[in-house]
Amino acid sequence: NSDGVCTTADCTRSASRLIENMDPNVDPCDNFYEYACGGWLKKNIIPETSSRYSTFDILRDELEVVLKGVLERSVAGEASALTKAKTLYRSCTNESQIENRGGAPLLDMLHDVFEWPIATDNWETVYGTTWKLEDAIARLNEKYGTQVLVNFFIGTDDKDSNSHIIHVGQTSLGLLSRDYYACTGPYEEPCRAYEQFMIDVAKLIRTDRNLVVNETHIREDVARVLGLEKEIANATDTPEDRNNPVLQYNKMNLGVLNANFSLEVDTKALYGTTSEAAVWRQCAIYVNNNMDNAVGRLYVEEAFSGESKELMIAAIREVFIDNLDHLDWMDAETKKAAEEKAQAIRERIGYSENIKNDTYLNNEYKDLNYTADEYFENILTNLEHVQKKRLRKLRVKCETPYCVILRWVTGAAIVNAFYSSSKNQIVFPAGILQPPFFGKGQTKSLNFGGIGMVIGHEITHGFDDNGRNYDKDGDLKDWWTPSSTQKFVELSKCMVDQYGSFSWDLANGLNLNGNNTLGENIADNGGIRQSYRAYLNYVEKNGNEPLLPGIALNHQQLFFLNFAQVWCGTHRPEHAVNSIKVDVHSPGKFRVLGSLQNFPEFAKAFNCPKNSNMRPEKTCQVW
Ligand SMILES: CC(=O)N[C@@H](CC(=O)O)C(=O)NC[C@H](CC1(C(=O)N[C@@H](Cc2ccc(O)cc2)C(=O)O)CCCC1)C(=O)O
Ligand SMILES: [Zn+2]
Repeated sequence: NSDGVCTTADCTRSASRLIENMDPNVDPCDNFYEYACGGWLKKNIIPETSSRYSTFDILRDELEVVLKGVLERSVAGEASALTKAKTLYRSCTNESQIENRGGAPLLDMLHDVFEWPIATDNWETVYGTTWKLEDAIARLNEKYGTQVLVNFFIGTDDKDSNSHIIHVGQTSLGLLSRDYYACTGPYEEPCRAYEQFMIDVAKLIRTDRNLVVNETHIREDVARVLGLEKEIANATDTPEDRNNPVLQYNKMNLGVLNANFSLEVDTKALYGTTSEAAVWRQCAIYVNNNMDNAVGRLYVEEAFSGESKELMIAAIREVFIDNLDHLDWMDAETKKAAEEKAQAIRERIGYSENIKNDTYLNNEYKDLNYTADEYFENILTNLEHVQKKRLRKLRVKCETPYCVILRWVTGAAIVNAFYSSSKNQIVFPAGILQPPFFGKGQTKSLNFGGIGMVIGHEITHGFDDNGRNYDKDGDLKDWWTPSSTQKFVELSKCMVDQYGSFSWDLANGLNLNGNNTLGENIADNGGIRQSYRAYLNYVEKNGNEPLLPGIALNHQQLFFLNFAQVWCGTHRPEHAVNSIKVDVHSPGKFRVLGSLQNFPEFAKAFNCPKNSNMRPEKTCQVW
């Protein structure tokens, strides 16, 4: 309106959200995270059902409410795929039927996986004489999609991204990461709970089978199981080694594989939660994970406005490419290859058109049939179906049209975004294309601070310590000159030290792992710089935007405020202790502090004095 203030409903909604979440009494140049999220942290507590709680989690909770609505609604004449999703959902929420059936379905299944010695009698005589590890591993893998001892799956050949090969690697363990098997300090309680969990399940099954329950024997057997798992954990790679795709690439043919590697394996404790999420939530998530295109269709029709197809990707890609000229550490030859790779990045926004096509959708689920009163069997159906689909990929050539365009790495009802190094592709599912990330009615400063930064983050993944090993076609080919590689490593080291010096109070004061989080930190820093530059370009071209009501900040400042509020959140200590080990992302607080301390434009926007906490002497920059 006349005095340059936007008073539309969307502007009013954005303004009130920003005001509610911030704490204006904090000096933005001292701690911008507290300034941006202080209000949020005072008003939000972590629900008993969650181990962490943040802006992202709230959006995911809201999305689950939408899924509940569409999965409970019967629609005459709908595509069969949609009816199947609703049947699966109903079988999952049918608690009384599940209760009535008790452990019977599980008892019937155990025979198929050669039984569990602790939960049966005379296993040695019935199974022991013929039992072979390879048979157990193969059966659990191909029929139950469970990786035991050895994780093999079909995936693209890193050095020929158009073909599929069998990947053989280490499995995930029963506990959340190899560090837990020390069973000391913060890991003592999780270990005890894990052991107790195995004991309880063994007792339950033996009781259901009217077998004698000798707790001492069970405890001894379970102790041996945990002992074996400890040995397996010690044999696994550390996260650092796993993050290096060149180290991980050891292709060999089956003959060599057989010759060299013949196979002669309380809930609070883990996540800090004290109660499980509501059954309908667990079921909505389960159905979404197992029928992502059917659920994606329901979600998109119900809640996705769709006009965000013309996202700011072109503008941010252009900034990334223009920025290459200003990098004095990269030589011309490597810059040229980087530009080609950036130009080649494919983008997928919202959802795949295919999910709108009933024939396509029904065909995807044609072999899947569920019954409304046999949830356990429905799960086994899914496990077998998914595994067969995965293994079948081996013989499918991954020609460009199929591999890249049709197969998305994710469903639409997902609040997240992705970069695929083997496809050199960025994906923004419908679930993330909503406020605070993006809204047609939001000012561009908020959109660039939200989804703009995410776009830059995903693009920069193609050039972080992991993604940079792949060329524009997604093949593991070195396109760097040795001198540019050396410079990249030096500049990255600055961030390894910077983020590695952050101590996280929620994780007993442990310091972040600057190596494990390097890729994400490079992506965050690149994303914020590119999206800010893109916003300034936008303003140069289109003029200043009207301000927001009730908040005395200009749009450069609002850009940073909205970026920071995306990362408002907090963790339970149990979760913090886990995520600091296994999450490749830094905790939200440090994603904000670390990237803005490295960005002089932030200090300029808030007139931060030299050497204030948000304007340190030493800064890091890669892209
Ligand atoms: C193939 C794959 O899966 N790649 C892994 C990374 C890897 O394994 O290499 C991965 O996560 N990729 C997604 C992720 C997306 C973004 C992110 O940060 N997403 C948070 C969201 C969150 C945060 C707090 C919270 O409480 C709940 C959710 C997250 O997913 O944690 C979205 C904004 C920018 C980056 C990215 O691009 O890094
Ligand atoms: Zn990332």
